[in-house]
Amino acid sequence: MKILTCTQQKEADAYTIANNNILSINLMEKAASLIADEISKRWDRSHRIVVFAGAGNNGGDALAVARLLFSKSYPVEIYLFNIKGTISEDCMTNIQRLQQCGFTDYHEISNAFEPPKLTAEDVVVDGLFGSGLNKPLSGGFASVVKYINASNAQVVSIDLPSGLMGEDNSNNLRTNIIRADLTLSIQLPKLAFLFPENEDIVGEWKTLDIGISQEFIAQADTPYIITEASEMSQLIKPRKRFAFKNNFGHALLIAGSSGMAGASILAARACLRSGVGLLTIHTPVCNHDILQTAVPEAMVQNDVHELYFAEPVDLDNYQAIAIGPGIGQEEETALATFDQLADCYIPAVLDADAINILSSHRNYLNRLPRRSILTPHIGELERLIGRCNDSFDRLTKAKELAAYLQCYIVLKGAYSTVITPEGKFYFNPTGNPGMATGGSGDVLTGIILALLAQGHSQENAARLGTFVHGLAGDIACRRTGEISLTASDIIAALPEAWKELCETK
Ligand SMILES: NC(=O)C1=CN([C@@H]2O[C@H](COP(=O)(O)OP(=O)(O)OC[C@H]3O[C@@H](n4cnc5c(N)ncnc54)[C@H](OP(=O)(O)O)[C@@H]3O)[C@@H](O)[C@H]2O)[C@@H](O)CC1
Ligand SMILES: Nc1ncnc2c1ncn2[C@@H]1O[C@H](COP(=O)(O)OP(=O)(O)O)[C@@H](O)[C@H]1O
Ligand SMILES: [K+]
Repeated sequence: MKILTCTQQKEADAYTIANNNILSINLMEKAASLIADEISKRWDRSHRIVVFAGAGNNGGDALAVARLLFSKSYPVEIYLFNIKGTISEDCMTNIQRLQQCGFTDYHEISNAFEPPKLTAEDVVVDGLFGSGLNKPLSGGFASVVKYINASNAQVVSIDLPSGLMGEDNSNNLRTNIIRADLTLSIQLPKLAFLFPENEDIVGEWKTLDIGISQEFIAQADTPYIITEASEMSQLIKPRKRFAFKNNFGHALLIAGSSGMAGASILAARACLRSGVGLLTIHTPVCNHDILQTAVPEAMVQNDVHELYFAEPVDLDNYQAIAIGPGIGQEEETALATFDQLADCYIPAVLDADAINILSSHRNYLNRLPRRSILTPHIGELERLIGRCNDSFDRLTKAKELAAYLQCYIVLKGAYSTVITPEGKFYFNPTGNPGMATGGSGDVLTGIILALLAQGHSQENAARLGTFVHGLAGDIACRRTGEISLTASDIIAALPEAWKELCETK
């Protein structure tokens, strides 16, 4: 699913009106009827609906919602803020329609405003500003926003919480943005919904299909895409009847150190559960027996060192390599890592300490093989690119790094993002907060390694691996709940995740 900018959304509205034989006012009515349905599904007529409308089309939507709920016998009150004295055409039509249906609890504010008392039982419909917001809110609008935010009322925002910019909020004032419980986004989500710092502003979000031109969306140029299951299932290659293990690649996993055998076990098990033909784990001597016992399907190759990775491996027999989980950051390990990468001609995933080692030896960054996949969480990424002001800033800097290194970055977290060297951002919709637990990332590394070894491109391996990792996390979470979920539970759910994805059309 594409994410369009607010400017593109306006163009999409105009294109739909011009090409799909629909009037602007009818598109608004369609949006309003879906919003009113959603509200009446969640709140019954015992709740008063208090509508705050602006003078643009977001306000127009809100007025139409008010009329539709009024016609369903909800108690409705409207406050329309007409400060400049200009009301959009469709908003004006909706004022007239309200009058025609005998609605009277309507207050137009052009100056001083006596706000209504709001209680926890009230539902506020926020239609002050939508995709037409062109600067942060201030003055009277900021006061209204603060008033609504200070109340206990439930807040439903139309299209996006008023005051929130769709993409970049670095110059915004958070106190002047509506904090919604539910955001009903027209047609597609906005980029800002995917950022952790906006969770309390956006609340739960849902998209409403109002019939915006699919033709427009298909040709719209955007770097922001939310990955979909149907697209990922098409990447899975059916196994041939006469297939044998060499068809699925031999993967090399360099992982573990003294006290960190677990990371190598988790990555190895996930790799084996993701279809790899053969797996060799290269690990220090101290982990040999542990791995042989914990992961009998894998071959174990000892490093020269008793406690940590110290000598690079000949790559001739392997189709892909992953390096990093639990390797530690000894100087010898750092040097071995760089030697390993310097001659690396097979697809590579770098995780955890391999990324930290890069951060502390920045002069080696240029040695990173092109098209490598880095899988940092926010902390690991910021060690590489420096502290970021917010998520938009972080994505922008990560994109610059991906382009500079010609690498793929999988920025992990909720909506893990695969950032390509070409500057595309693929947001992953699967996964849950139960996965925020030690070892989850090692599982992801193992999955991506398996996919690379099986011949998937780096971009597909990163996207498919991230998707199935989250899907397995969701399946596991249904069994264990978020609190008890462990990385091993994610691995245990991988068979069902792969099966479910294979069966997705
Ligand atoms: N048929 C359609 O097109 C459909 C549209 N739809 C709906 O329309 C919404 C977009 O409507 P919109 O374009 O009218 O913009 P909207 O967000 O209402 O505000 C614009 C007004 O705000 C003003 N303004 C901006 N910033 C400001 C600030 N900081 N402080 C004060 N004022 C500020 C700005 O004035 P300006 O500064 O430009 O003079 C302008 O007057 C969209 O989100 C969706 O809900 C859906 O129904 C689908 C069909
Ligand atoms: N709130 C969340 N929603 C979805 N996925 C999450 C969430 N928190 C963590 N995850 C996923 O869990 C994994 C955690 O990885 P990481 O932070 O590297 O853990 P570790 O280093 O302990 O293995 C990542 O793949 C991340 O996307
Ligand atoms: K709004």
